[in-house]
Amino acid sequence: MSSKLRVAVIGAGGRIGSEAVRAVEAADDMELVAALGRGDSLDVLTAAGAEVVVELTHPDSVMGNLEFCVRHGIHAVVGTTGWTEERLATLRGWLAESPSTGVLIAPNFSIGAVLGMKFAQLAARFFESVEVVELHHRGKADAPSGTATRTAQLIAAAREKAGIAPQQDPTTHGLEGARGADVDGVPVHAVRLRGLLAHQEVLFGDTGETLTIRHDSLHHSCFMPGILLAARRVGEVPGLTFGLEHFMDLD
Ligand SMILES: NC(=O)C1=CN([C@@H]2O[C@H](COP(=O)(O)OP(=O)(O)OC[C@H]3O[C@@H](n4cnc5c(N)ncnc54)[C@H](OP(=O)(O)O)[C@@H]3O)[C@@H](O)[C@H]2O)C=CC1
Ligand SMILES: O=C(O)C1=N[C@H](C(=O)O)C[C@H](O)C1
Repeated sequence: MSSKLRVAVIGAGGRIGSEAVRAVEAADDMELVAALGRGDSLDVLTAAGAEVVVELTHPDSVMGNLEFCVRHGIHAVVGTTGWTEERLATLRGWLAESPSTGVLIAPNFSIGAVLGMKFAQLAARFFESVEVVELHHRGKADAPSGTATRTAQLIAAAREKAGIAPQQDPTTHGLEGARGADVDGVPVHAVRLRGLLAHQEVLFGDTGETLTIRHDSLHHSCFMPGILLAARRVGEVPGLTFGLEHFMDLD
C-alpha cells in the first residue's frame, strides 16, 4: 500500500465534487480511491480503504453519509451546507462513540471567504448596523447560504460580547420577506441569479460612513486549496471542527 493519503469524494458528479475529484487526483500526496455519486453504495469506501472522505452532496444526503463514515472511523471533510444545531448535536453523538475520528465542516473552503468572515467578525463591534447579502447560482438548494449564516452568527456573537444593543428594524410597513431572514438579529438577504457562482457582501453602517466587505468566488477551483488543506489535517484533529479557519492558524 502506498504512503499517500487515501481520499474518497462523495458527490463526485456535482459542481464542486467534480472539481474536488480533479484536485485530489492532481495532489502528489493523495490517492483518489473512490468517487461516489447518488445511488452508489457507501460500502465502496471501506472496500477501497478510504482514510478521508470529502462530502459534497446535498443537505438531505449529508447526515447518512457522515453516519457511515464516523461509524467506520473514516475522517470527513464536509462542504455540504444546511447545518442546524440539532444536526450538529447528532453528529457530535456519533463522534463521541468514535473518539479518534475527525470531521471538519467548512461553510466555505475559499481562503478569501474565510478571511472575509474573519474581517466581518473584527469589524462587528465598531458599527451600529449590519446586514449580509449573499448571491449564488440558481441551483443552490439552501438559503441563506452556509457562509452567510455563519458570518451573521459570528457578527452577532461579536456584537453581544462587546455589549452592542440589538439592531432595531424601523420598518412598520412592508411585504413579508422584504427585510430578509433574521439570523441572530442580523438581516440576511439571499439572491439567486443565473451567471453567478458564490458572492457575499457584509455591509456595516454608522454615522457618516459605511464599510463593505465583499468576496467573490468566480470558479470552483477557489475551494480546492481549502479542501486539500482540510483533508491533510482532519485526521490529526479528533471530534468536530466547525470552520476552516481552525486549520489555517488564524486563531
Ligand atoms: N463549503 C464550501 O466551500 C462549498 C460548499 N458547497 C456545498 O456543497 C454542496 C454541493 O454543491 P454543488 O456541487 O453546487 O451541488 P450539485 O447539485 O452540483 O452536486 C451535488 C452532487 O451530489 C450528488 N448527491 C446527492 N446526494 C448524494 C448521495 N447521497 N450520495 C452521493 N452523491 C449524492 C448529486 O447527485 P444528483 O445530481 O443525482 O442529485 C450531485 O451530483 C451544497 O450543499 C453546497 O452548498 C458548494 C460549494 C462550496
Ligand atoms: O452552494 C454553493 O455554491 C456554495 N455553498 C456554500 C455556502 O452555502 O455558503 C459555500 C459557497 O458559498 C458556495
